[in-house]
Amino acid sequence: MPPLSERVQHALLALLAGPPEPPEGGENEEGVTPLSAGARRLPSMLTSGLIERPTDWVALAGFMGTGKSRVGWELSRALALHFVDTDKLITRVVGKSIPEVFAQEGEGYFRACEREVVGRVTRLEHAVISLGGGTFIHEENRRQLLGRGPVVVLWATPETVYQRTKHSDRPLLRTEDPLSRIRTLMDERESVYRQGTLHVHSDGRPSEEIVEEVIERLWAWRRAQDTWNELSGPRPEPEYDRATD
Ligand SMILES: Nc1ncnc2c1ncn2[C@@H]1O[C@H](COP(=O)(O)OP(=O)(O)O)[C@@H](O)[C@H]1O
Ligand SMILES: O=C(O)C1=C[C@@H](OP(=O)(O)O)[C@@H](O)[C@H](O)C1
Ligand SMILES: [Mg+2]
Repeated sequence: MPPLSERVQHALLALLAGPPEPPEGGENEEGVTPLSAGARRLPSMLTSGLIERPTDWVALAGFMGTGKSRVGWELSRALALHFVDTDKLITRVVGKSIPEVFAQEGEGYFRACEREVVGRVTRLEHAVISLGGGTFIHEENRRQLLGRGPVVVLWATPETVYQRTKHSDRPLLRTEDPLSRIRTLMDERESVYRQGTLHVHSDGRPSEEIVEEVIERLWAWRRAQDTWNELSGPRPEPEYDRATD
């Protein structure tokens, strides 16, 4: 079998070549935007320069159930950017669902896949990246992501997370008392999530409103970056290798 890095690259190319796919769930669900007819088409203005965006690359981090996959998809439609959900990419690479990867290959293997995927998606241009809840926790992933562009962290209370995840299969929440597990894990991770670039709350708000806030906050972030660049003169090139697409 080819090495993991090659399989990741292959799966990413296949994902980007196909029609953009919304995350599962969300259809007719309260709080999430129904899909419009054109939502699966990636607008041709992707690289045309006609669309003004606050950023050409952005990642979404945060705890399970905060809405990264759903909001990331909607944000990618709003900004006319590619959409990559790292969990979905891993399921393509391994050929198994996330619960199967955890059960059959182990969490260590899943985290190794995440690291490969982060190495790849940080070289992409024109993309919204929805991370898994644990991706940003690993220090090297975090360093690469924050070095590439803004990382928006979504937040929700343990109760909201519980409500949004109770009918799905999150391997880390397969316990007798998922709400306690959510509380403990969230406490452990909170200080790390705080290291993101921007922070947006998702409790009790429809996904559309969250997307609007993310875009507004990204514009404010962009203006601050521009001002900083004007004041401090030219800055060295970022250290990642830009993919030539
Ligand atoms: N703002 C929201 N309001 C209500 N439900 C939401 C909202 N955002 C996401 N959801 C739903 O909650 C569930 C978890 O969302 P998801 O995007 O998978 O979260 P994550 O990727 O952070 O784990 C999905 O069923 C999704 O449709
Ligand atoms: O928090 C975590 O460690 C995980 C979050 C999940 O993604 P979502 O945050 O999209 O549910 C998925 O990557 C895996 O089950 C592990
Ligand atoms: Mg997700």
